[in-house]
Amino acid sequence: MFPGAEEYGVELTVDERAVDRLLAATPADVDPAPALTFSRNVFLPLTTACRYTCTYCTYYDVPGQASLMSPEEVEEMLRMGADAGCTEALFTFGDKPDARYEAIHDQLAEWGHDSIVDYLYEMCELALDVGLLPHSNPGDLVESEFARLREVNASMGVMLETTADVAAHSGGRKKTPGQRLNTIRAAGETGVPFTTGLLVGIGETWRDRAESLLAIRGLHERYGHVQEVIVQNVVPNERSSFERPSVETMRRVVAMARVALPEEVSVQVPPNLSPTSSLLDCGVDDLGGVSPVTDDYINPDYAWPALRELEDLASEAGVPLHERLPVYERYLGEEWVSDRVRAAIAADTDAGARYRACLSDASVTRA
Ligand SMILES: O=c1nc2n(C[C@H](O)[C@H](O)[C@H](O)CO)c3cc(O)ccc3cc-2c(=O)[nH]1
Ligand SMILES: C[C@H]1O[C@@H](n2cnc3c(N)ncnc32)[C@H](O)[C@@H]1O
Ligand code: MET
Ligand code: SF4
Repeated sequence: MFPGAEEYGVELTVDERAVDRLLAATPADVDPAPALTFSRNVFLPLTTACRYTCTYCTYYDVPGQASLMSPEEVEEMLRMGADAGCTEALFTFGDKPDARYEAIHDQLAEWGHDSIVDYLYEMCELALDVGLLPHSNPGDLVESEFARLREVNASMGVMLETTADVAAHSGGRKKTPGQRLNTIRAAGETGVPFTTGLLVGIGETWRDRAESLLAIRGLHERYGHVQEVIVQNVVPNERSSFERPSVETMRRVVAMARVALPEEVSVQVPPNLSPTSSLLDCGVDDLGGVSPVTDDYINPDYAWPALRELEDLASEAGVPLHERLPVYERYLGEEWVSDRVRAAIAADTDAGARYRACLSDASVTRA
């Protein structure tokens, strides 16, 4: 059992033989992917205030400096994204900031919202109106929150990070493996196409990496909702002294992920943080959301590569590069995506045409 898992009722037992199999996996065991995909997004950091204090993170604010993006600021960025041909509005921000900061709570109340999730819902509606498909990664949520947000999101996500109880997750309120697993479970229970992943190099062991991947596989086997798994290396910053994992380490974790996960689940590495070209033969098939207009606000020192560089990566690997939507095509049926989001994709509008241009078979949603 993982730390805290019992408390949340996520019953996942560790299969020792499966762990051993994964620990033996190497890049030689996997076939390179036949194609690479990416999505074009605009990044909306609604707030840098956060109830947690992960020591690897430079994103969260020190107390007293916390603020919220206003609806006007959000709308301006959304329009910029839609004008630049993006399809995805990526909402990523501090976890439940209103639970820790009165100033955030009061600002939300002034704008007519009883929680950050309520504000997020309205900003997702705005994104759909402007012509972008929301993918929200707001941190730990419970089932009722997913049930509501799925109406206005094409897909959602939260990084598992690790199933290990690492010192990097510190503070009065902190990420726990049990709560992360419960978040991924709740997304499955409510039928939300989901992105999760590992953060590599935060104090976890090789065995922890194998167990983390098996936990994700276990939840996917139960619900079928995991569309992709991100294998992200920690990047050092002024707040902490984590060492960047070596290329060899990343190659082995990516291969492990490919061996651990069923074929339909994509393995993603972020091209601005990883030695991507050295990972492509280890089973990577997705480069994630890449923004032509906004910074990576979580790791602002690492600029997004231009589309041209993604094309170079793909041609170096000898495979085609395809632009995809934030929701993978196999989830476009009504059991996964709300009528409202499906209608946006099928609509006879500029945005609808932009979305459908990313589908391999445009008739899927027109029918
Ligand atoms: O630009 C980023 N995108 C991140 N993404 C976005 C991702 O690249 C795309 O939005 C998805 O592939 C959906 O298209 C995340 C999405 C999640 O659901 C969970 C975690 C992440 C982490 C990052 C990240 O650190 N930087
Ligand atoms: C959105 C995701 O960003 C990741 N994240 C947070 N801080 C860092 C860092 N220093 N390096 C790499 N990834 C980081 C976490 O995995 C989080 O879930
Ligand atoms: C900025 S980190 C991404 C969203 C959330 N705070 C999490 O850690 O899951
Ligand atoms: S990684 Fe996310 S949860 Fe952790 S401190 Fe940063 S913003 Fe908060």
